[in-house]
Amino acid sequence: MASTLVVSSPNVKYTEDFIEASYEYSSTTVNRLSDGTLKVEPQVTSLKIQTERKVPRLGLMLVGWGGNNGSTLTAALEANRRHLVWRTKDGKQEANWFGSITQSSTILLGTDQYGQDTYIPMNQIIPMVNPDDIVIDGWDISSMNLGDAMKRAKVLDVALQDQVYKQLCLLKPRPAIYDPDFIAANQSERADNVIEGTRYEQYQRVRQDIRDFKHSTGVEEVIVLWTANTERFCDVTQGLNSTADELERSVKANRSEISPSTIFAMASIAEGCTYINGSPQNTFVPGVLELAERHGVFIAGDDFKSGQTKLKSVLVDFLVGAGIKPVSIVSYNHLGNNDGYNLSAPKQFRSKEISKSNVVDDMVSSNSILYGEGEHPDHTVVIKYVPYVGDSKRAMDEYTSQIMMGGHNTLVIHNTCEDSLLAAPLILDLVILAELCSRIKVKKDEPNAHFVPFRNVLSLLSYLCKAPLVPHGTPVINSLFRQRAAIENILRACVALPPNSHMSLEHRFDLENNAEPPRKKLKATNGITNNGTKN
Ligand SMILES: NC(=O)c1ccc[n+]([C@@H]2O[C@H](COP(=O)([O-])OP(=O)(O)OC[C@H]3O[C@@H](n4cnc5c(N)ncnc54)[C@H](O)[C@@H]3O)[C@@H](O)[C@H]2O)c1
Ligand SMILES: O=P([O-])([O-])O[C@@H]1[C@@H](O)[C@H](O)[C@@H](O)[C@H](O)[C@@H]1O
Repeated sequence: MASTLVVSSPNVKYTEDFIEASYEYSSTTVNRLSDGTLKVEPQVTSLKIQTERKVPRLGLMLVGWGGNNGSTLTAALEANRRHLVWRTKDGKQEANWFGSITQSSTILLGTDQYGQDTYIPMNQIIPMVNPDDIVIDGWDISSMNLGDAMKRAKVLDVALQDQVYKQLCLLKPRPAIYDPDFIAANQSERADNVIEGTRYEQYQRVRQDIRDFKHSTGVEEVIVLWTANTERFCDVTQGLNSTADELERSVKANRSEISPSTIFAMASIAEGCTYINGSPQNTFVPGVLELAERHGVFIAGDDFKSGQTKLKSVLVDFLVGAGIKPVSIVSYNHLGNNDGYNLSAPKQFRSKEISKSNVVDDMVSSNSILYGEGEHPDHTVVIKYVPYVGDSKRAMDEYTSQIMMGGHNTLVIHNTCEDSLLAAPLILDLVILAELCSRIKVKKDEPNAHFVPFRNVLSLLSYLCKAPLVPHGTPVINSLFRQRAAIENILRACVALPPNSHMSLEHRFDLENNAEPPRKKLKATNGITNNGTKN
């Protein structure tokens, strides 16, 4: 989608192919000295940021396409593309992308001539893929076509389903890699659409599928995204998957501990396709990380941050930032969709429990006034499968915090939602932002400096993930505000706009008034008199 914003500045140039920005990047380095003092040094680095303006024709291949998320996203793409309207008991409903930050959120640009804040849609600051132009395909161990899969999911209004059913029935998932050792045994009843053969033969078939998709549709870029069932964690051991070479040898040797999701990731990387993991399992074993690095391919994940955990990464940030000490966090939910059915198995639940539990770590460790070394809140995650409620997840959270003088504050939250209507827009954002990152390059404004791409682990997508995958040695940030600010300010930097500091000094000081301020008459004071009144 062409952006409509044009920044008027000597620091940004719009050529036919690029937006070229000169940007002063400010940061602060801190050195903790041996005596415990902190040596703080503000840094300013002059950068050049180059964004390709041409948006490619984008293909999206979903692993688990026929699931609740995959079928809901596919229906939503069709409904938005056709601007569908349908009747509900509350009146007319129009197709929309609520829950997508690229489609339904705005960015604060600045202050207009009347002193009012001015916002623009996030997708208008620099060119992004238009969802209407995305070509979708994918794999599923269930052969059900997307129209019937949408019905099976029971997520969308029937009046909407009826308007897209015919088109979605034409979409059939490609056979997928099925290994009953990695997902719950209860999923076997769906598995009628699998790629037979060894792991290496499955790997080659997935690569061929990607090439077929590219060739048959003419898409210029393909992103592969896992929205299939949560797998158990796989072992990570020397000789199996701790390096790229080990991993490739293990697949050729048909080693059973190589998971379907890791094979999909390997095939995507080998075909030069960004791979995104929307589930909590450890797809990105060290061998995959090395392969992605070797091929210069983006990877991102893990586990969509859609509801209970997203709220947690806001609430705990607010509490700790307010100097209030969360001491007990209990997150319970029940749901009745197939995801919940798969998660009713202990090993698959454990994968999810891990990704839902680590989300408070960075916020807790940010405040040593509240938390001593190694101290953290009690934190429990419970997920129960209750078929009747289907995709309508019921989440109940209790946050107990210490406030001053031994007081306590307890927040109890009840949150009901169609889980897939929270996740589908996140899938869209993951794909659109990942594609955008592929068109942004940065270099230092120095002679002989070269433009470099984002590192291949796309930590910028952490806003959309429960368990952010970050480049080795860099911090894991779960605070939703910090994650969103990173996206917003990088988009601003691409058009040479400074980060939003919200300092608003122009509103807090009359900087245009150069008149000598009136001298304050000093009052003789002797403090508080004995009857407590000030004189
Ligand atoms: N709000 C959310 O819905 C949400 C949030 C965070 C994470 N997730 C994760 O997203 C994933 C999908 O969620 P869902 O609600 O769509 O689940 P779902 O069970 O409805 O869909 C998963 C699909 O994957 C298919 N599948 C299973 N193994 C496969 C394989 N090896 N290859 C290809 N297809 C395979 C299944 O047949 C099914 O159609 C789950 O892992 C879930 O934990 C969902
Ligand atoms: O995103 P979130 O609401 O914290 O977490 C959700 C869990 O609460 C839910 O039980 C599970 O089925 C979804 O896959 C998702 O992971």
